Order: sequence, then C-alpha cells, then structure tokens
Amino acid sequence: MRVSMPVPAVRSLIAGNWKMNGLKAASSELDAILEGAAQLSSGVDLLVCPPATLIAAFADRLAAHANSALPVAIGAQDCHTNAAGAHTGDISAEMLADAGARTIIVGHSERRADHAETDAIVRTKAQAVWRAGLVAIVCVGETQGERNAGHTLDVVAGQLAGSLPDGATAANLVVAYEPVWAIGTGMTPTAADVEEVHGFIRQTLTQRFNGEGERMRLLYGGSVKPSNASELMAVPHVNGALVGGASLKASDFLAIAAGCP
Ligand SMILES: O=C[C@H](O)COP(=O)(O)O
Repeated sequence: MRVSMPVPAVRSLIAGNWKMNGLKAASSELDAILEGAAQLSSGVDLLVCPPATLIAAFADRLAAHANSALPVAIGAQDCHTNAAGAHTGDISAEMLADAGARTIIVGHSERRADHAETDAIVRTKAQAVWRAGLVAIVCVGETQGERNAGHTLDVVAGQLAGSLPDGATAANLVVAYEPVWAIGTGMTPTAADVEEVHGFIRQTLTQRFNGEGERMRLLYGGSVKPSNASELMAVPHVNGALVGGASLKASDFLAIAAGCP
C-alpha cells in the first residue's frame, strides 16, 4: 500500500547508536565528531549514544568544547521504567539525564529480542524518558519473515499503536524505522520500500497526533553507511538515520550526516 502524504520540512537528525562498543579511549572519536560538526550544513543535528559508561564523560567533553553552538547532543540507548529503586544493574532516565543525556533510545529490536521487551514495556519506557524531561527515540521494524509474509505494515502499525504513549509531540518523540533484517547485515530495503513504510508511519502519526505527527522526525536505521546515505536520506518522510556500526568511526558518521539534503 503506497501512502501519499504532504512532505513537511523537518530538520534532519543523524543519531549514532554505539551499542555495546567503546572504551574511554573512544573519546577521540567524539572529539573528531565535534570538530567535523562545525562544517556540516546547518540543517542537520547529530546525536551520539555511547554506552552508559561514557555518557557523563562525553557530555562533559561536549560542554567544554569551544564552540557551544554545535548541533550535537549526547544520548543513551535504554532506560528502566522507574525513576529509582531496587533494580540491580539498571539505570533510570533521571540518572541518564543527570549524566548529560538529552535523548534515550527505547524499543530497539536488540532490546526487544534480548530482553523480551514488549510494546507495553517500550511505551512505559518512553513515558519514563518524558518524565525525566528527555526526548524518546522509539524503534519499530519487521523481521525478515514478517516482510516475506507481506506483514510489514501490519507489524509496524501494531508496534506504533502499542509502543507510543499518548501525548507524543514533535518535540518529545522521534520514531526510528529499523527493519530487523537490515541491522548489521549490509542489506537495506529499496528506496521504494523505505518510502512505503515511512509514508505509512507519517500517515499513522498524523492520524493519531494531528499536526504534531506531521512534524515528528522519522529516522531510517539498518546498514546505513556513507555510500548509501544520500539515497536513503532523500526518500520522502526520511528525516535522518539511526546508525549503528558506521557511527563508531567519526569520518563515516560525519560522511553520513553530510549526505542529508
Ligand atoms: O541502532 C542502530 C541500528 O540497529 C542499525 O545498526 P547498523 O547501522 O549497524 O545496521
């Protein structure tokens, strides 16, 4: 089903999800990102989501940078639903905010698969992100089997309905479409396939959140790299990327950002 929706002018966001990669020495990559960010077009924001162990140090480094106007923020990859309490090993959104995170990814397919996170849990985590005053990036996307069976839009519709809390706005929510089969595989959907899903997501968000849904940023994620970024970022209703592997190297991350229209 192809959905034709007006394409709003939305500022791009290139978000790097470092996943479980990065030691203290990786701050040199952050420094390179900060240097390169000043050269980018003014229409692109950058977000670096290192492992939780590096958030405070990265936020301090960003705050100490000579150019305080850089469009760069530090984010986190997950949070607990509660603000505090007896949850050994977990980290709350409030703690991440205190460390300097401004955005938190929730519902990544690796969390859904590795930690049995349901749509209901993801929705509660998104509310926890808002409780801490931060922006939530909620991830959705189908598996290879679901795509092969022709269920992509049904799966995405179900995840959006179950994972997004009421009260979402263009300022507090970003949606990332990440086909599970494209993550870390080098495979990507065609531009036409991405356009179909993003148009569908835009229509769904607009129906539920009205004008806010028209302006929410929709990211594509899954094997984005410098060589395919321009094509993917030019797809209608793609407002940036959630980048995994290629975000670990500053030069690749910056090249992807440079590919934004
Ligand atoms: O969060 C990022 C995505 O899982 C994409 O990862 P990838 O760019 O390594 O395919």
